[in-house]
Amino acid sequence: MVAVEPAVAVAGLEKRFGDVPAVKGIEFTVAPGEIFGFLGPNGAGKSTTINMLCTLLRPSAGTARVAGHDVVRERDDVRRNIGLVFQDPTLDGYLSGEQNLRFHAELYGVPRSAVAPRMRQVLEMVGLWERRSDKVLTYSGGMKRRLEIARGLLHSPRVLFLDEPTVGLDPQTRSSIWDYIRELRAAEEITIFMTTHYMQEADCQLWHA
Ligand SMILES: Nc1ncnc2c1ncn2[C@@H]1O[C@H](COP(=O)(O)OP(=O)(O)OP(=O)(O)O)[C@@H](O)[C@H]1O
Repeated sequence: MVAVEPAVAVAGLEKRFGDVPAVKGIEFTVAPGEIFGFLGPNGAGKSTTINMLCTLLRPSAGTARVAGHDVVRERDDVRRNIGLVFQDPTLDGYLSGEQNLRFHAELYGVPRSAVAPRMRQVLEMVGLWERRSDKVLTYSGGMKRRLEIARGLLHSPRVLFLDEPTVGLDPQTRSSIWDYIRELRAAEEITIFMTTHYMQEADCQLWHA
């Protein structure tokens, strides 16, 4: 039997900022299709780790492979295969939901003929298809987060990184975001790597930094 390559494989991964050891030699693997919750107290190095996995920060030591590619030597391959939903919103409020997604599709070079059907699919998945023509500044906090998730999925990534996907949302909206995340995994065979403080809700494999 051929061994399945992990979606994320980290070995001896370290990051120092001057004298500050932000990440101290961590190891873990995430299997394809898994929902992986990355936990730790404030300052434990979660954001630094996620930034290294997304190729935004270069590790000081160790290795990390994402979707089968090395985060340092095969940076572009990693980038093509991942979606990002970070805490700081990066949507343009003066554009509609649909326009925000179109802009992202161009950035990622999604083939023109694939954009419209894929956009409909991801907007329906997060329940925003009916609101697609409204400006994002008229959306609620939960709707904005759902639009960010839809955008992170638009280019069909193999691994989706979510940094605190439900922070600042009310319990009902949090629970509906978890429903979307679980549905997503079933529908897209995607691997989900997330940081969260809500471990009871997350219902996933957990790893403590
Ligand atoms: N650019 C940087 N320069 C210097 N030190 C940094 C930098 N980024 C992070 N650190 C330090 O690295 C350590 C880990 O920070 P990091 O943001 O990764 O933690 P975290 O687990 O994500 O925390 P939180 O839950 O508060 O977001 C902290 O001591 C932080 O001060």
